[in-house]
This record gives sequence, structure tokens and C-alpha cells, in this order.
Amino acid sequence: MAPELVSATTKTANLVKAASLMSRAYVTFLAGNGDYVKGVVGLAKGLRKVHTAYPLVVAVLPDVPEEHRRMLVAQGCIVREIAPVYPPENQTQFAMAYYVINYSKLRIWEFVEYHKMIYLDGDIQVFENIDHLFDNPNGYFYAVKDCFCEKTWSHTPQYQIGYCQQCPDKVQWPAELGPKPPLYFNAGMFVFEPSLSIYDDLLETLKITPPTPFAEQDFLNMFFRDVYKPIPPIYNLVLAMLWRHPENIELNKVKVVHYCAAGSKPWRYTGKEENMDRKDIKMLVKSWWDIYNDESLDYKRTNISPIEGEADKVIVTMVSEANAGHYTPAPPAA
Ligand SMILES: O=c1ccn([C@@H]2O[C@H](COP(=O)(O)OP(=O)(O)O[C@H]3O[C@H](CO)[C@H](O)[C@H](O)[C@H]3O)[C@@H](O)[C@H]2O)c(=O)[nH]1
Ligand SMILES: O[C@H]1[C@H](O)[C@@H](O)[C@H](O)[C@@H](O)[C@H]1O
Ligand SMILES: [Mn+2]
Repeated sequence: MAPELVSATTKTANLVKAASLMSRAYVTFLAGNGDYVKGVVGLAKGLRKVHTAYPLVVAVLPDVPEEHRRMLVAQGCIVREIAPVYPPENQTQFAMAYYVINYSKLRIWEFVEYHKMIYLDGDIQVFENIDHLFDNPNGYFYAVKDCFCEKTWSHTPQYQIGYCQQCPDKVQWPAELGPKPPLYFNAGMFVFEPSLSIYDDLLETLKITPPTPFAEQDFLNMFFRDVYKPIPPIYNLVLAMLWRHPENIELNKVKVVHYCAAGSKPWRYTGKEENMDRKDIKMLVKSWWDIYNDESLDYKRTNISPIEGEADKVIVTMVSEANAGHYTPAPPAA
């Protein structure tokens, strides 16, 4: 083959590779002007540390200040503004008052320039590469089973009778309560495929679904119940598992930690709250800070390899074609 043809073929192959890599991304969610931005910065650095091949998209509500958006862009994140989503009005007590904002997460199904995404809460850290989860067969919703043993679950029959899906044989589900509840996932981490038809269906279904204590987590569990596939707890260690179901956890195999237990957010950690003065928790909080404080993990544009440079160009083209009129460009890097 003539040299110019070889180089054209290689270039096309590189572009195809870049386009297919680009159609995958991690995505997280950020609301407000508080300290969750620290969580997202930590997450971006953690993903870089484990050499993920994919970008981190941050879906931000309009109330996220410009300064925080710039910090995220400076950390290599793709910032996309989303409009808030509200559930129909009723008198529900959410398990935490702020959970109502989490319905806005449903907007990420609209990010159809990506074929597959892994959603991670801002209070999650990734300690080992999990890119292989993108290779799971399409058509399912992958997430980790939750635990019902903390007080936040006290409104449920599960909590009241001491039943938990993490140890379903310890307390049997009583026949008089009807069929056993379906498996229930924690919505802080999941693998999904953006789709406009699913997005429309989610928003239409929400209109006729009264809000419940775990907000969009309950809603997603209901919506995806037939396609939910549990994945092992190493992909989303809900911290309460450490004291509620230690027999189900091998801490040294855990890849993803979710600092969701009360008092465990590393950037607010004092050690004083219940269950927080534990060796394993202290170690996990320190591991989070080690990544957050590691300047060598800060994003450097000069790190971009030629193939990633090509991918950047393709991103601009694909985004403008796939989503003309809807895309809010990220603010310029700080
Ligand atoms: O002020 C806030 C509060 C929350 N968040 C974002 O919303 C996510 C969810 O909030 P938490 O992590 O505090 O919630 P939990 O992990 O305690 O809650 C669990 O239940 C919630 C019910 O709404 C969600 O499903 C959430 O993903 C799931 O892990 C955060 O990670 C963060 O990404 C913000 O950006 N700012
Ligand atoms: O799904 C919930 C949620 O993530 C809570 O914030 C956490 O404290 C609970 O342990 C978990 O079961
Ligand atoms: Mn969380």
C-alpha cells in the first residue's frame, strides 16, 4: 500500500477507535454551592489515578456557581448544565430533606451522545479501575444491592421486622406481608444506556408517581425492576455494610467506596458520629484525602495523547450533530 494510503487508513482506524471510546463516559451529579464539589474533584482525581479510558461528565444544576464549574473543567471534567426535575407535589417525608434534588439525575438519560455511562455519586471514590463494567451486555441496569439496616430505613417493613436482602435467611420474610420485596439497589452507582425514549418514559412516569422517602432511588428501582442485574458489592461499598454485614465484604477487594453513611463524607468527617470511630472507616477516609490532596493527579492538558486529541475533535462534531440546540458548552478552562 502507498504510504499515504497506509497513513489515511491508520488515521481512519484511530478515529473510529476514538469515536467508539468516546461513546462511553462516567457521569456524576452536582447541585448547589456547598461542599459536594470537593467530592466531585476527588472523584475526577480518583478516576485519573486508576487510568480510566473515559471522561467524567458532571451534570450540574443551575445553582452550581461559576467558580465551582471552572474548578471541575480545570480537573478535566465535562460540565453539562441540566434543568431541575421535580416530583409531583405531596407531603412525603424524604429520608433526608435534600433528596428531592436527586430526581434531577433523571436528565442523564438524555446524554445520548454516549452509548453507555456509569453513574457515580459525588460521595463515591473509585480505588481500582472499573472500565470493564462498560463491557457488560446491553439492555440491563447494573447496580449493587442496598442494605436496609440503618435508621434511614425505619419507615419500611423490612427495617421494622429486621429483614435485609443482604442476609435474606436470617429473618424470613413473613407470608402475611405478601410476596418478598423485589431486589433493591443503591442508586449511588449504576451502569446504564442513555436513551431519549427511556428518558421520556422516565419523566412521564414520574408525573404519575408520588414521591417516596428515597426519592429517585425508589423511583429508579420501580422503573427498572425487570432489567435490574445485581453486581457484587465491590462496585459500590455502602459503608454500613462494614458493621451490618461484614461477612459479605472483603475490604481488600473493594474497588468503589460510597461514603454515604451518616458522618462519613470525607470532607466533613469528624469521627464523632455513630460508627465513625472505626479503624476501617478512618483508613477509607484517609485514602480519600490522599487522592484529593495528590497534586500529581491534577489534570494537565499537556497529558493529552495524539489519539485523545483526535477524540476531542470528534466530541465537538458528535455533540453538535447529536444534540444540536441542547448542549451547553462547558465554560473555558480556568
Ligand atoms: O447538596 C448536595 C447534595 C447532593 N448532591 C449530589 O447528589 C448525590 C446524592 O446525595 P448523597 O450522596 O448525599 O446521597 P446518599 O448517598 O446518602 O443517598 C442515596 O439515596 C439518594 C436518594 O435520593 C440517591 O439515590 C443517592 O444516589 C443514593 O446513594 C451526591 O453524591 C451528589 O452527587 C449535591 O451535589 N449537592
Ligand atoms: O440507600 C441508602 C442511602 O445511600 C443512605 O444515604 C445510606 O445511609 C444508607 O445506608 C443506604 O442504604
Ligand atoms: Mn451518595
